Amino acid sequence: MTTETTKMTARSVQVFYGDNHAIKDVDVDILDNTVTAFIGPSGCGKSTFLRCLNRMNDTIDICRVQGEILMQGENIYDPRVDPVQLRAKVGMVFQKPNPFPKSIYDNVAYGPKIHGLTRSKAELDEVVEKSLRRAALWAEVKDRLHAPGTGLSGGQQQRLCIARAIATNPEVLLMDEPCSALDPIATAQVEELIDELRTQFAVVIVTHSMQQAARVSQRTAFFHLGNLVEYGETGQIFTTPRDPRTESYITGRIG
Ligand SMILES: Nc1ncnc2c1ncn2[C@@H]1O[C@H](COP(=O)(O)OP(=O)(O)OP(=O)(O)O)[C@@H](O)[C@H]1O
Repeated sequence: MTTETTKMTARSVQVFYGDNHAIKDVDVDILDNTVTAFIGPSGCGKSTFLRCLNRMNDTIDICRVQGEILMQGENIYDPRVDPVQLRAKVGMVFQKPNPFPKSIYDNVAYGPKIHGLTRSKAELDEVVEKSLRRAALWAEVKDRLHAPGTGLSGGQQQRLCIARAIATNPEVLLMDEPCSALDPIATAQVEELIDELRTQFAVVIVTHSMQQAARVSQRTAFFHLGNLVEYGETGQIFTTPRDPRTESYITGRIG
């Protein structure tokens, strides 16, 4: 299943918040059909770097990004790239489930509608159903598609947000601690879903939980003080880390 095709290539990425140098010269390749986990102690820059991948940092006034992030040969920071179009190709799921105050159907239909991806109501219905199925939510909501998304349980809301993110058929799905607001059962469901999603997308997940990184990812990147210290196969990072800082973190001595 793993094709090892590179979906995104980051080179010499630096991020500054005013004078705070939050990401220092990071190079990373994001592979297709792979879950890549970003781990590291609080404040090391995991979320900042994740947000570079779909230009979510553009929304933070004091934030400056330097370097190159290539997707399909194009630098996503090129002035000709429309960040709204980019975010349809690089979808994002946040820590706290954040469905729109709309129906379940409209939450999922929103992206395809604004990007003009469907030509008829029947086609839109199909995209909504397919996205909800891929997000492992269809069976639970098919009889109440017009009920508010906010009426679902936390775990269902997070799967709805995943359905919304994949409805535009992205290349890459970014997840910023997607299970941190969920109970263990909902977490297990979302983790199972993440494994399923990688058959179709490149998935990048920020997690505080090393157990979660070990369970769901095939690649792991360890960040420390804004540096990407080590990046490699998850098994190798957790069993034979090459850098002493990685070893200290995974054995619980730092972080
Ligand atoms: N919106 C922001 N404005 C100013 N500084 C920020 C902002 N977001 C992050 N930072 C700073 O950038 C650095 C990296 O933070 P970031 O949130 O990316 O780390 P993190 O590894 O994701 O941390 P955590 O695990 O606690 O979420 C920190 O010094 C933080 O204070």
